Amino acid sequence: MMTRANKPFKTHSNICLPLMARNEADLLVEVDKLVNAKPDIIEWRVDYFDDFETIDLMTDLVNKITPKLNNIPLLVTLRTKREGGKADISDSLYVQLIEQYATHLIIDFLDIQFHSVKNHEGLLTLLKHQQIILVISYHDFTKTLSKEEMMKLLKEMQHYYPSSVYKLAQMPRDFEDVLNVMSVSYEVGKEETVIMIAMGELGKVTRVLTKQLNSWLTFVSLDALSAPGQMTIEQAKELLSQFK
Ligand SMILES: O=C1C[C@@](O)(C(=O)O)C[C@@H](O)[C@@H]1O
Repeated sequence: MMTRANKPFKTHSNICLPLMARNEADLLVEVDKLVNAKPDIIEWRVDYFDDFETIDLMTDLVNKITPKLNNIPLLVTLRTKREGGKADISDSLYVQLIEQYATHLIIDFLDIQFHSVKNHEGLLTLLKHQQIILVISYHDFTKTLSKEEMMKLLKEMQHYYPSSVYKLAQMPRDFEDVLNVMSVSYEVGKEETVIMIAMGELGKVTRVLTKQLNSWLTFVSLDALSAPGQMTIEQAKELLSQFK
């Protein structure tokens, strides 16, 4: 997998920092802070941004922050309330915004919530013609699917969105849930690019053993967490170097 700047990605242990500013002034300051911390990818969580529905402004801002990124690839994520994010919008508005982001924003990655788009033919066709790498995602902040359900979901994701990154972030209720996430990550990650996260304290190990679990990327924090269980970027760099 290559970035827009034609730089190949590491096959595992990539580190991603989230950008969670509410307005343009904060966004521009935060980008510099994140770039200084040297992550492999920056995720702009646009659901934290007040004006994520204003496409002209979003396009403008991507163009403004891109030169500041030092070639660090940008992932854009619009996380809806139903999947644990801030955007309180319907699935149809979600699809509409994703279509507009995919058409107008010059970015490396776009997160697509699988259950909010499912088999939306129009979107599928449009995305096929874009150069963006898709991160097909599923989140549950209350529980974890069984191993069989996870395998089935990942298969379905691959069917509709081949050659993408597949991400499952779920809350474990006990360590057996964590083991199931790890086992699916290890198996499916041999063939596909996956990010398999068990959230919270219980699941932290899934954010550290990314190489062993064939998991492509780990989400970390600088100041504010974008999900429970994230480590700071310094902790992640240290721990990933211990478990390489
Ligand atoms: O999907 C994910 C994973 C995540 O929820 C986590 O658990 O680290 C953090 C989010 O910012 C990101 O979009």
